[in-house]
Amino acid sequence: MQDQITPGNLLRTMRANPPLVQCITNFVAMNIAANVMLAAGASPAMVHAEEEADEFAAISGALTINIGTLSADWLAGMLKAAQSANNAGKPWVLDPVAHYATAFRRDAITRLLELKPAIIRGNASEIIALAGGTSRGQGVDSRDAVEQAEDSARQLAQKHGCIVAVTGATDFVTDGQKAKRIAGGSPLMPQVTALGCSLTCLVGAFAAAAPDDPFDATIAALTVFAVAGQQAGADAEGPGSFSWRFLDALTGLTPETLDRDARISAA
Ligand SMILES: Nc1ncnc2c1ncn2[C@@H]1O[C@H](COP(=O)(O)OP(=O)(O)OP(=O)(O)O)[C@@H](O)[C@H]1O
Ligand SMILES: Cc1ncsc1CCO
Ligand SMILES: [Mg+2]
Repeated sequence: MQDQITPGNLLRTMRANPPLVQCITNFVAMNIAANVMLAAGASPAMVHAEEEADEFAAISGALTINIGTLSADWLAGMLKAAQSANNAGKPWVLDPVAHYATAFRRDAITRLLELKPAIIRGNASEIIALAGGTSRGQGVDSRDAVEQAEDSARQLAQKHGCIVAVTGATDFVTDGQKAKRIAGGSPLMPQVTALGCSLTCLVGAFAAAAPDDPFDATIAALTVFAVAGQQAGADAEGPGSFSWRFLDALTGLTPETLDRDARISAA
């Protein structure tokens, strides 16, 4: 049982040796993402400067890159960090926030994709557009359903040889061949800014704990959010109380409860 690859066992492995994860995320997400990582049992470091991003990637268990509040100097740090993670054999995760919105973002995402992320995590609008489809997305929030992004996710995973996770009411994860759906969470989650960005960082933590198995690592991180989110949503009165309840639920989540309450199905 202990040796089976389940979200609970991967959570146990991750917490037993809290991975240092370099999170290059946006100004909105930095605080909540770091708190989410600590609550779940990982060790985040928000390090993005061009002068040090590559050096830091080499000593981290994994790297995550999110283009939410992009600028030229941050992009330079991102490109150096991704290259360094690749050289060091460390997985890196891409969060393509609103990559379709401007020419600057479209060019940045093309350059980042060339550096071969192990995992891409985005909302449905982002994943549809990244695969070249017509998405309804405008800004950072999704305006499409996950079901409509499933074919795009499979295409993207095949094209780039990576894992693709689409999040929303029910999440979808694929390596281009096999796929799983993860149910749970709460409708309050998209009402709290940057929870998706925080999840991208947590995917990095699980990828660091299981670098040879990015598919199951991604599923584990999404399942942690699904189960803790469902717990927090049960008693929350709105986004404010959801936020603190969610952090407490992450900390209190045991591997046993995670596996018991996981709602994962083949897709
Ligand atoms: N309607 C919903 N019901 C249940 N869970 C949801 C719902 N919408 C989103 N979630 C969950 O919220 C988390 C964040 O996913 P979401 O797709 O909202 O990310 P995002 O759009 O990238 O967010 P952000 O850009 O604000 O960081 C995931 O764990 C997802 O499963
Ligand atoms: C609101 C917002 N704006 C840029 S990034 C971000 C966080 C959610 O993606
Ligand atoms: Mg997002």
